Amino acid sequence: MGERPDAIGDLEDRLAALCSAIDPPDPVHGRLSRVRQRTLARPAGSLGTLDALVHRIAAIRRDPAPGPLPAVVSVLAADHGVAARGTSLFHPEVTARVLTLVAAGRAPVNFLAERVPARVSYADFGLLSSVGDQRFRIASGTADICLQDAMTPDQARQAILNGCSYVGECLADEPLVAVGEIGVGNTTPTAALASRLLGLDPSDLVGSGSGVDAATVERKRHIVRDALTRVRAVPDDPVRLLAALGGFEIAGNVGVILAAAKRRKVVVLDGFITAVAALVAVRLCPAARGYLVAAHRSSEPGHRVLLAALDEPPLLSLDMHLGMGSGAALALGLVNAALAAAALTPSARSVGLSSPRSPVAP
Ligand SMILES: Cc1cc2ncn([C@H]3O[C@H](COP(=O)(O)O)[C@@H](O)[C@H]3O)c2cc1C
Ligand SMILES: O=C(O)c1cccnc1
Repeated sequence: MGERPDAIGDLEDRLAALCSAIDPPDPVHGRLSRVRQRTLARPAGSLGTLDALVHRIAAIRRDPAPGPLPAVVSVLAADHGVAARGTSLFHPEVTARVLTLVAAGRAPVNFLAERVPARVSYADFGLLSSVGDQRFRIASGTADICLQDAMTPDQARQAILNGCSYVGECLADEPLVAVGEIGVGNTTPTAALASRLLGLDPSDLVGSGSGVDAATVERKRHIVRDALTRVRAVPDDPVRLLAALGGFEIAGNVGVILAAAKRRKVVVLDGFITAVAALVAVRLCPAARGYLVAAHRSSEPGHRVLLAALDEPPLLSLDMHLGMGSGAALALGLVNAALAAAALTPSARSVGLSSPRSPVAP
């Protein structure tokens, strides 16, 4: 059933209610998964990092052997005022065109998801020219973060709550959710927001994004510094900073992450832009952290920094920098393969394997 957080209370109360409804994953089920694995017809832990992931998912799902999970790739889209400064390889109107391609099932993410298989869901959270369903849209792009706040704090809260409604209305059926985004220019606000949230120099967080040249990267650094100078007096509050420096798809993904955690879904993060949404979500609700899985480390330098801050090692490192949920879509296959091997491998006893030899004393 859909959640309509706009039905009761004010925005702040509704956001607080969402956060307080999130419980951390249950470690008992993680331990049960570990114990169960020792009985299987393979050495315990032999799938390495994937086995550790399986135990985490057992704790998330409150199920010692969840098996492969129905999966969906979500792509939220919005435009960014700062992109008018030429910070991206493409013009802002390209965002809507790329989302239209996703809607038509012909974008790279659709083909990656098809192989998993996973369904693809998408929503316009604030494009300059609207695409498809308008239920979750906040406005026609954000303001230029060098000149003014990207959005008001209430718009940021509304975008988070719309992300929550979107989970209820469009992602309710799948327990495995890949979180993606499209927004021409969005690596610039992401670098600014990450820099301010982590108290780090922006130089290490600005990269070539969609593939801009070295001169444009240098210009992006100046733009991020200007934006950070402008917001000096904004307090260290995640929602205020999200409003000052973020984007509608970033705020929407904060809501997607929180609502997915509330529903005990596995949240597979894509790249740099979804990682900053995860950092905001965790600052708002530390219990949400246990639901996050980092699909990959993109080639954007700030992504490494954000993953370290989230303490979430990536499953893959393929120098990808495509965004639109593509890295997360790719990782879903890996996650479900690991869950299948964990749940479906027979027990050692049932196939006549003796228990492992005790280690031989040296
Ligand atoms: C055609 C096109 C399709 C994309 N799909 C995802 N991104 C990725 O690149 C954008 C961020 O990089 P920047 O800050 O340099 O614009 C986001 O839309 C992201 O999802 C794309 C970028 C482009 C140009
Ligand atoms: O890290 C990402 O997801 C990324 C990097 C570059 C461009 N778009 C997205």
